[in-house]
Amino acid sequence: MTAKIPTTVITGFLGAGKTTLVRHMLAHAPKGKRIALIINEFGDLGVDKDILAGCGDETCREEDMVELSNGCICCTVADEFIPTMQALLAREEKFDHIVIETSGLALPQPLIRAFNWPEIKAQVTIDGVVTVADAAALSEGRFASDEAAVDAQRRQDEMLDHETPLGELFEDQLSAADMVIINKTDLVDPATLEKVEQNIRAELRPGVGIVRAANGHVDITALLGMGMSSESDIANRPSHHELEHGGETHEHDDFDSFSLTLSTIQGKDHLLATIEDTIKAHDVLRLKGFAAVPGAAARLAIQAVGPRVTAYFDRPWKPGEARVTSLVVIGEQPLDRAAITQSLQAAA
Ligand SMILES: Nc1nc2c(ncn2[C@@H]2O[C@H](COP(=O)(O)OP(=O)(O)OP(=O)(O)O)[C@@H](O)[C@H]2O)c(=O)[nH]1
Repeated sequence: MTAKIPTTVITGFLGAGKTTLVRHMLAHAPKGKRIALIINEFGDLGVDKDILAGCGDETCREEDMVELSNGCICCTVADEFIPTMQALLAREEKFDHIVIETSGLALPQPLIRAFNWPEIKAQVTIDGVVTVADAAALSEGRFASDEAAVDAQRRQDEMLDHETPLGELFEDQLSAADMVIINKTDLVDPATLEKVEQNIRAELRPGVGIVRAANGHVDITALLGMGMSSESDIANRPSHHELEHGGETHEHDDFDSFSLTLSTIQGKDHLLATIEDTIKAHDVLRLKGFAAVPGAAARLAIQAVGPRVTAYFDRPWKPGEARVTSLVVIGEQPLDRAAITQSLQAAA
């Protein structure tokens, strides 16, 4: 019997730094190791795959990246994930490792369970589930699960009378973890970081490792080769949503996403200011995409996590490529698509 292919599942909330971590992993993977990458995005634009394919590293081979953008991986396990895995496994050239980046909205448990399907179990095992947490967001009280933090949040927000679905989702991602990476440590001071770590620790199964990182810079040898066989241990990784829905497929009722394209924009600064205003006015959780800045030979990659908007030119436009601005917007339901679209169109 041939050895099973180890698979690392990367989960973590919207904008926590999963793609950044994957990019670091690919850049630092041992030479000659062939890694397949399955990327699941919420929204239909393929931004993460594009960012990774634009990285220029030898390990970021476009043909080894598979994108699952038809909804969330945990809801499309049977229709999409299993066939995708089967197609990967049937390839002539064999992979040494598989990395799956789930969408920030995915519940990890159904995906982990899928590794017990006979077709998959025979050939693949989960090496480890890695959950990326955003130290900055957590320190601001978003998705904190301890009572004091929820109480503090309640006092600030009169509309909040129960734990938000986002908090539960985050707890599910923590309860599934074999390792947690507390990312964005550059954005918080040491005392705050300590508190964030304590809060996270309270949600974890005993023995789960915590690693602090900035920009996903972690020792790759600690990440690959954990040997956890997480699929054999699913009972110890409870999920709020699965418990509430009696194990039935959960619907992503709580979130919404859409994309829009602008054929022209006035300029970079104006666009970024427009995005910032739109996010603040409409409670957008996450916005990402690429912009065609007038006169620029490269496309502008845009990333917004909550109110923080960043942008950088990631690669030159390709000959014949449509130079348009395409953005994906993600937020809690109900997302006022018309108003958000109108607001972003002010950049045109
Ligand atoms: N300051 C700081 N920014 C970071 C760090 N890690 C990632 N970022 C930035 O945070 C933004 C989101 O990072 P991504 O890696 O795209 O996050 P993600 O988890 O893949 O996001 P989704 O795909 O939307 O779920 C980007 O602008 C990153 O450059 C970090 O450690 N520090």
